[in-house]
Amino acid sequence: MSKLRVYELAKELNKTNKEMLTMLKDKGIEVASHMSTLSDEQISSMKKASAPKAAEPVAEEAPKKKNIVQVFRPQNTQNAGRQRQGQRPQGSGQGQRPQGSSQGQRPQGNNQGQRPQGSGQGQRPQGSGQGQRPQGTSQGQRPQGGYQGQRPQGSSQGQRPQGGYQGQRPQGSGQGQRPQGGYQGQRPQGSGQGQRPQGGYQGQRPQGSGQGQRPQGGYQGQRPQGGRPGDGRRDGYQGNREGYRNDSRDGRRDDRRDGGRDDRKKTGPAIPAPAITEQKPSRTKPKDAHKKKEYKKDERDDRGPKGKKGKAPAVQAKPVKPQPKKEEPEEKIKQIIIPESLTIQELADKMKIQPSAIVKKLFLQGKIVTVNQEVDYDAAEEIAMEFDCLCEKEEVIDVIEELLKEDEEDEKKMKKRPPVVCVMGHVDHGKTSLLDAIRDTDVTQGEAGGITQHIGASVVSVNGEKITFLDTPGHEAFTAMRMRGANSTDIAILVVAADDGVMPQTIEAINHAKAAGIEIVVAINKIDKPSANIERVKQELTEYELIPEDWGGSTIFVPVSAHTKEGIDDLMEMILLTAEVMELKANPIRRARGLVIEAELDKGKGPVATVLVQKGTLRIGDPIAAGSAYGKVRAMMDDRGRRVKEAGPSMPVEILGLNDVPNAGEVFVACGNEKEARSFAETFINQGRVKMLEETKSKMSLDDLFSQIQEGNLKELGIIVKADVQGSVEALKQSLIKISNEEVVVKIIHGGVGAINESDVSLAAASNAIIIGFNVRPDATAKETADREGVDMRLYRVIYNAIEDVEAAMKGMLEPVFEEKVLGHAEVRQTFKASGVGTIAGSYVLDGLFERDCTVRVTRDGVVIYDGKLASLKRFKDDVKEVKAGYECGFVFERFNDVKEGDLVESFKMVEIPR
Ligand SMILES: Nc1nc2c(ncn2[C@@H]2O[C@H](COP(=O)(O)OP(=O)(O)OP(=O)(O)O)[C@@H](O)[C@H]2O)c(=O)[nH]1
Repeated sequence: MSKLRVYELAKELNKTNKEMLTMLKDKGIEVASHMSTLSDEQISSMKKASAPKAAEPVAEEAPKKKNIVQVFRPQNTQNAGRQRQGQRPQGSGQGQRPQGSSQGQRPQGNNQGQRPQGSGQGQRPQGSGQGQRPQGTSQGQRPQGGYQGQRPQGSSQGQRPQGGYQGQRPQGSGQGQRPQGGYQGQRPQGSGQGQRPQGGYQGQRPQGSGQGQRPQGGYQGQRPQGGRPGDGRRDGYQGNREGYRNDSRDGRRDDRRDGGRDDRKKTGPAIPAPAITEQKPSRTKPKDAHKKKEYKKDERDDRGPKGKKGKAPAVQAKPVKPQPKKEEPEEKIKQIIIPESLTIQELADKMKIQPSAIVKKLFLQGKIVTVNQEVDYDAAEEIAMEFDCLCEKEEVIDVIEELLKEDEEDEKKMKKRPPVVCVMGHVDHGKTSLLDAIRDTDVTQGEAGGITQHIGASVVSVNGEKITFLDTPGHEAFTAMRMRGANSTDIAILVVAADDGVMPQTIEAINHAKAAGIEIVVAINKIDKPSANIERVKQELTEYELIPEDWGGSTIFVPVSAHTKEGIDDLMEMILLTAEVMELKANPIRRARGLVIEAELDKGKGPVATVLVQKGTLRIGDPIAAGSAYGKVRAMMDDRGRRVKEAGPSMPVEILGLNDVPNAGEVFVACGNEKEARSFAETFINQGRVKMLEETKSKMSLDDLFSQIQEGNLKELGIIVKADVQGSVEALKQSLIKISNEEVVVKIIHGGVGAINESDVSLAAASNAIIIGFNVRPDATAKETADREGVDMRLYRVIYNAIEDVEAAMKGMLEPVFEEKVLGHAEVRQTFKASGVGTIAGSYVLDGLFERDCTVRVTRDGVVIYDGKLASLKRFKDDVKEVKAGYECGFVFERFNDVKEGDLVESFKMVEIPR
């Protein structure tokens, strides 16, 4: 059961904190402060003590206007516009119906209804969008999600950082085909819901459980009904705020808005316990239900008049007693909405306090911060708590996500479409060979470094049915693309070499496929090899929940040989079978939409993009937008280079006519006209800029930031990446960024397709960056400028090497770690004075050795009397390089002559410890 804090109960009962504390004391309940929590028994005992008047008004008005309650919902503020779209201008009823009407009952927005706190969701337009969207976009549209629901692997969804998938969601091809639509979990918006334990969606998604883990969820729970509600009221009640504030819960909100004014005036005894109601959403006991009703009634009472702009008699307005403002300053619990990261100054502004107050407080806790220091949400929340301020994360609306949102498709228009398949697996397990065997072509030759460099796609016909294969690259460097490949795909063939078994990238591939909710068909390759061990592979894969059907599992395993072609037919058959079970469908009669698989700049043709149509039909002349590029389809080629006039669902085509090279993985959409396409692309460009700015902003926790700054060792390695195709640019970028470590941050300051030109070099010179060219060369001027400016420009044909080199360079950049290595010891047996030289210490090397340039330490009776360089090392009269144990020698120390017989000399060297 939820607990209340003293101040909350005080508000609820219209007491000042002081009064409440006194009452508690009288009752013998020990509390430390107004922030202390009370148990249920304590709460009810206190309520009883102050109840009599509160009870009456409650009982009568209960059933009336539930919808007023919704005004509490925070979304109303932030999403006001959105909510309106969603049929309910005031977001009626949403937050407050604890009974929460299950979704089924109220398709338009029931989600919200389920969340009694009314906080979170509403604020997030996206989150709420699910419930609100009349189209019911939410579930049905996202195929992967839905799909997952059916599959055991689906569970992984819950664990995934939903945010990460934002970009990918749009691909959600074949939307609406899978009504379960568990995919929500993957979407950022979905996540919003997940945070709220009560979220109606959870019930629908078995996997969704993971989401409950998110911290905000818990946080919301603690939050007293909070100011959020006040927001809602703002919509409808602004004019009446004064009276409104009488409602204790609003007080906080009002505080915030009014700059901490003390609004918490007593409303009189008539207000029962609003706070309780909101805080105990899960209560089912009749008693509580009753309370809730009471509360609502009161809410209605309170707001009724105001909400209706003063029409009804304001029952409660009368008992308002002007309260001496100074009495309860401690009572103010502010509520603020803050972004993912902000500066101390900004945080202070939000809390309406002086930034110095934060600095001081943190200083007293031993943390030194400056006002301009950026802190992340968690740190900010912690700080805010210190000032009795509750935080809520600002919801970032993904404009692109919104732009790509689609209505659900009409089931009747859906037609069967070919499956889209990708091949994944560890390096050299035979992905390319298998694809070649399938396509009966030979792509393996001519590849640099054995890495599949270019993403392409092809269509294979098997028994009159088509299968679309995407060439997904195999090396780790292509993780990013593989992810995209995974999302554009229905089925992944996991290639595992029968002689090698499960390897790191096999596991990685499994994880990616599972995360994206893709069906996995295992191809155990190289069975022609004598060392092949099919059973071992099966055994190893069981660890990753890939259990063969003959072992009682549900994963299809097909032993194949790319060399002898054995099993290839079986594999194709299994893919078709899997596809059939998946009932892959798409509506071919609509504007096309799909994914950019690969794009490059062709000297003659201009930007060329290989796209996979996922829905609808793409035709020559169609205006399209793909990420930041747009144009009109001028020409289309199929996978065999034949010109085609149109491309339907699951068909890959190369298109000409875009004004720019779009990024691989980007969604393309056919638009009504070119103007529409252009504005679409512009939105992407703008959003991309915003994102880039956000990404470059370093996000460190307060602690990290502090220690980093203190040590002053935060370094940055700027890199400019140029490659022949966009896919390689992306792959390199991803891999390079990953090399970042605690001391050196790799920052890709620019990436692009094409030769390294002068502007790249000048950018590198200006930002002290290096240039990495992959399969490209610098043009003449660029080379000249680079030589002149001393810009480091490196050219590669294999991605591995580029990454390796950068890694090495970074090691050089890291602060070297030195360790003292003792070389040997010697004893001074006799000393001589030589004019112009100083004292020569005739010594005997006891152990180890002495080198000419070594450092020495002279100790006398255990005390170090000299620590420094050896000026000379001689044997007899000659300078020598080194003297070993058992030999006599003469030392002269740099600027030290006070050496005596019997002194011990230790030689040592500082050696760099490799990282
Ligand atoms: N004996 C045998 N060798 C195979 C088979 N399939 C692939 N190979 C060999 O295994 C090696 C790697 O094959 P690839 O197809 O290049 O492997 P890959 O997984 O695409 O490799 P990357 O693109 O580097 O990730 C090549 O030497 C192939 O000839 C097979 O079925 N039997």
